[in-house]
Amino acid sequence: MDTQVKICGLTRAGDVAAAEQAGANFLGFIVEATSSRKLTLAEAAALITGVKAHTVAVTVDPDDALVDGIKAAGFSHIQLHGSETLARTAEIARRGLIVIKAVPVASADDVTLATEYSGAADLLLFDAKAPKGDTQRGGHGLTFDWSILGLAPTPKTFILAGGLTPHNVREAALKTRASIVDVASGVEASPGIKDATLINAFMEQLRG
Ligand SMILES: O=C(O)c1ccccc1NCC(=O)[C@H](O)[C@H](O)COP(=O)(O)O
Repeated sequence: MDTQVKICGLTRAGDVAAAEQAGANFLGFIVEATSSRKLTLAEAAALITGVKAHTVAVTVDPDDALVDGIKAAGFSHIQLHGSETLARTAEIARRGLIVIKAVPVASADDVTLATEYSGAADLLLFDAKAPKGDTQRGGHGLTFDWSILGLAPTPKTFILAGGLTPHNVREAALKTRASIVDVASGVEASPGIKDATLINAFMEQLRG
């Protein structure tokens, strides 16, 4: 299976090395957001030095200064995990980063609405909705009903996120035909602290 992998919420150099060694294609770092995996931009920038995989700065409603700082720091991608409008998403894309727009999914309508972003963002990431009252916008380790993705047209290339683990990633990739799968909690010992054994198991289970 040639599904690509994004490992998200990295906070330590050793975990970055383990993810790269395991063959992850995208490495994600949470910057300037309400997150238990939060890094400053400077901390995240230090972690991507020498990294060959695509590097993704994950943000929530970033302002122009943060977007430009992310570009200057050398990230290839920016992930928008907030309430960015279509116009704002397009504006951010014009600032020169590859844009991933995250979309919380609970119904086919969410998928239909999300596809409106296809023209503005380079990639869509379908994730589970945050639990009510939780201010953290992602990384909850919750799955959503993958069959919803079959109820509305999805772009040919998209990222599947939300509660993926070594145990369910192969089934998820087969059922949704996602081009890229994204994991944070499922390869962690605790928020932001990855477990190399789980990272390797995730890759092995996906590859079958
Ligand atoms: O992971 C976070 O802490 C986070 C905080 C704020 C916005 C986004 C965040 N994560 C985004 C991701 O790409 C996660 O990998 C995705 O939500 C899946 O997480 P999980 O269900 O834990 O695998």
